Amino acid sequence: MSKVIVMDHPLIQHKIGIMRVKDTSTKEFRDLVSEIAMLICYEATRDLHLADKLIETPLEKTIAKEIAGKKLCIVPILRAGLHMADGILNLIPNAKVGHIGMYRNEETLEPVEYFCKLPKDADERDIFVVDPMLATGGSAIAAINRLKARGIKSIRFLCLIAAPEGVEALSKAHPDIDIYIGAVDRQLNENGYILPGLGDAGDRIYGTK
Ligand SMILES: O=P(O)(O)OC[C@H]1O[C@H](OP(=O)(O)OP(=O)(O)O)[C@H](O)[C@@H]1O
Ligand SMILES: O=c1cc[nH]c(=O)[nH]1
Ligand SMILES: [Mg+2]
Repeated sequence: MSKVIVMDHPLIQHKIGIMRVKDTSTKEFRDLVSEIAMLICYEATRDLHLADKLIETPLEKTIAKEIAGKKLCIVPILRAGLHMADGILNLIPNAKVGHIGMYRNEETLEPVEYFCKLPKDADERDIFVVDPMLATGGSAIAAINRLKARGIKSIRFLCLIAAPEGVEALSKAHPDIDIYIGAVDRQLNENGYILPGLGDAGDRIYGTK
């Protein structure tokens, strides 16, 4: 079964609270998406492997640590995932980035894929799929299906807000994927929106509504 890690860090909870407020500006909302993504990434990278490296400080030689093992690839689900990727790139500037374009059909809530571009060596990397919202789980499940069809095995999913329904669906469809979540909300409404949630993340990031 998936490991589900819900962030209890006060900074994350505080910042998510600001994002929920309907009058938070587009700019502030966008900045918060990338800041919170950075904080969640800090937790999601806790088990990265380290190797020893001989270095020279201004005073003497010593053994320092450097990140070793598989390289990372961030895969934002467009549109809303893009600003999470930007935040994570501040921490891991050498990560490669793949993109999966996906939108929900407003009536059926089924995901519709419209774009997919991944690095050639994606199957040799640890993949972080990022999307602020996990609602029904349909978009995340479809995106991860796509990655697995490319032979990719090491995948984590990072989101800011999840509905319990989405967490259950994703962990059932992909029990091998660990899920990192900023906050788990109460439920979905009849239109597939998360309650209390923050509205449509893509529209709030880009000011399209
Ligand atoms: O779990 P689900 O029920 O699939 O819903 C979550 C999806 O909905 C939102 O994207 P949206 O379709 O609004 O596209 P956008 O990012 O272009 O706004 C969100 O960013 C997720 O991708
Ligand atoms: O509450 C929701 C559900 C899906 N997508 C969003 O952006 N928000
Ligand atoms: Mg949207």
